[in-house]
Parts: sequence; C-alpha cells; structure tokens
Amino acid sequence: MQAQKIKVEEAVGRILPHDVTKIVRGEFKGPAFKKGHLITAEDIPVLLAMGKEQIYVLELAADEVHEDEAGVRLGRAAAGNGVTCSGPRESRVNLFAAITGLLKINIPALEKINALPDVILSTLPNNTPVEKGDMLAGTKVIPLVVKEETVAAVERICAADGPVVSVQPYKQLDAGIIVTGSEVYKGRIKDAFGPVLREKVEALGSRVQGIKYAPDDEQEIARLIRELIAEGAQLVLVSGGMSVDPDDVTPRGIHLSGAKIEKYGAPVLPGAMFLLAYRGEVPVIGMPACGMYFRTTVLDLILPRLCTGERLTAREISSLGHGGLCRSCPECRYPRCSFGLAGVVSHE
Ligand SMILES: Nc1nc2c(c(=O)[nH]1)N[C@H]1C(S)=C(S)[C@@H](COP(=O)(O)OP(=O)(O)OC[C@H]3O[C@@H](n4cnc5c(N)ncnc54)[C@H](O)[C@@H]3O)O[C@H]1N2
Ligand code: MOO
Repeated sequence: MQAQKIKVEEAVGRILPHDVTKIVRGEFKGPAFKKGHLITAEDIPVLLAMGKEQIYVLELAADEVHEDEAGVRLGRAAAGNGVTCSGPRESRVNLFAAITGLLKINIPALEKINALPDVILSTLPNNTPVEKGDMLAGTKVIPLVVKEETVAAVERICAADGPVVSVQPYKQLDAGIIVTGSEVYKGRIKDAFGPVLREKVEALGSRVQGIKYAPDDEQEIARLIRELIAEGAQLVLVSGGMSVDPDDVTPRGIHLSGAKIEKYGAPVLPGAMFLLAYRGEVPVIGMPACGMYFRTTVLDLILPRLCTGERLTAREISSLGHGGLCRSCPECRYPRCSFGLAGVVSHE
C-alpha cells in the first residue's frame, strides 16, 4: 500500500489514506473526511473549499483489498439462509435475521476464520432464538488494507464448511399436550400448566391440536400419548409428575407408550427433571412442574430446536450444562442473557 498525490478533480472513486482535517475558526476542528473514505463527486467542491487542490490517495497493490470491500466479501461469505448483510461502515458489516427462527452458528468454521490474521467475525451464541431484524453478527478487518489471500481464505472456509451464520425457520408442528395430575384430573384444582405449554408452543408458530388430561396413572398417560400421535401429533408434551413422589409416574408412562427415552435429567436449572423421548420421529417431552412456575426453563432451550425439526440426542442435552444455570433475574430478559446459550457440543 502506497500513497499517491493527485489532483482533487481526479480523485472520485479513490480512497483517502489518512483523515482530512477541517478547521473553521472558533467553530470546528476535526476530520471532515476519515481515513479510508471513498471519495465521491459531491466531496470535490468540499475539498476545494477546504483549500485542497491536490490530495493523497491510496495506491493498492494487486494483492491488497480495501477494508470496505473486504468487509462486504466477509459478510457475504459468512451469511447463510435467512441472513442479510448491511453495507460496510469502516469495514464493519453487520448480519441481520431476515426471518424469525433459530440462529445456527457453525462454530468450527467460526473458529477457523477468527484464527486468520486481520479479520474478525463476532456472533451471538449458537441456538439463540432470534426475530426478524435482529443483529446476529458483525465482521470487519483490522487494518485499512488487507491481503487478498486472507479474504479468499475466509471465502474458502465458508465454501467448504458451509455458511457460518444462518437462521433456521420454525416448522408449524401439530402438538399435543397431556396434563397429568389427579388433583387436576379430578377437578380439585384448576389446570395452570396446560395454558403455559400452549403459549410456548404457539409462540413458535406451531399449533396445539388438543389438551388431554390424565390422572397419575402410567397406563393412561401411555395410552393418551399413543392416541395423540395416532391423531397426528408431531410433538407431545406431558406436564408434571416428573419427580420422586409415588404419584410421579410420567416417566414410566412415556416409557410404556413405546417411546425411547433419550435422556431423563437435564443439566439445566430450572428444568433438572426434564425428559426427552422419541416415539419414532415424534419427540415426547416430560416437563416438570417448574415449567409452570418459572417464566424461562429448559423448555425454552429445547422447544425452539425441536420446532426447527432438529433431532436432539442425550449428548446435546448434556452439553446444556455450561450456561444452563438461570440467574432468576427480577426482570427476565431471556434470550438476551447467558441462560442456555453457551451449550455447545464440543468438537473433538
Ligand atoms: N424430594 C424431592 N422433591 C422434588 C425434587 C427432588 O429431586 N426431590 N425435585 C423438584 C423439582 S426440581 C421439580 S421441577 C419438581 C417437579 O415436580 P413434578 O413435575 O413432579 O410436579 P408435580 O409433583 O406433579 O406437581 C408439583 C406441584 O405443582 C402442581 N401442579 C402440577 N401440575 C399442575 C397443573 N397442571 N395445574 C396446576 N398445578 C399443577 C401440583 O399440584 C403440585 O402442587 O419437583 C421437586 N420436588
Ligand atoms: O426440574 Mo426442577 O426442574 O429443576 O425446578
């Protein structure tokens, strides 16, 4: 990179190698144009009025890329489905959600990119639920001019490993809910759990095809699970009866339904007594009563992933431990917090 002296009138489309300072007596002293600025036709009279008839412009070598062009190329390479890019500002390009869904970060590719010199890509955590318009990531280069080879290396990583930042849309699943507990079934108390589960399912764009009620009877719970799936449920949530009392028979009921238990117990608080099973392709969730009491629980970490169609394994549930502790803030800001969002399956 070299600086070349040229006439101001010939500078349109060229790049300033340094700030150009404007001083107006008693009023202003500061950069009228910043280092790296791309000179436009409108800038010429301004520069002439500042007394600049000649200026220095950047002379890029053949193997060099200006920061703004590099930023645009980095953003384009990193952005996958459901992601749009802003224009560059001092090389920084921001990535935004074009749709509502679940943010997916290709962490090994992200790490490879950030191990390169002179470029950075910074993202929200993997599996963050995001809304259309949310900022997901920012990328930029460090110097004013970067080696073509570095930008090309990022493009090669993204081409080989897949885009680094994407948003998975939620599928519209038909969900069935089974509320367990003889006290509710027999009408001793009003159901307060079914409405919470319905709201969480519907907030993700899925439908609740029905809420069924079961006493603390494992055979009846099993029968209702099979019935809901036979009626077309693509997701089943069973509430309560998940802990240690003699009447807590939901895990047994899920097992007796023919569902294979993937994991009983999640390293998430609230949500330790959570259970995930699959009957064929249909996820069956056993949701402990904390899901009725706390605003945000393990269900908020698992449900969005199931609603994208992801099949979760015991290993992925185990990995939620890192970051799986809710701080119980007086005003919940989830997902704008650390809850559940560090959970990453480590890549050997
Ligand atoms: N000795 C132990 N006790 C508990 C443990 C434990 O490890 N050892 N774990 C605790 C944790 S963690 C949780 S979470 C809860 C899990 O509770 P359950 O899922 O078994 O909930 P239930 O016993 O069925 O009910 C608890 C409570 O909530 C009321 N309830 C349940 N469903 C409804 C509903 N649909 N509408 C209204 N109210 C409902 C129920 O009547 C009970 O009062 O266990 C801890 N205990
Ligand atoms: O399942 Mo309890 O889940 O930790 O409050």
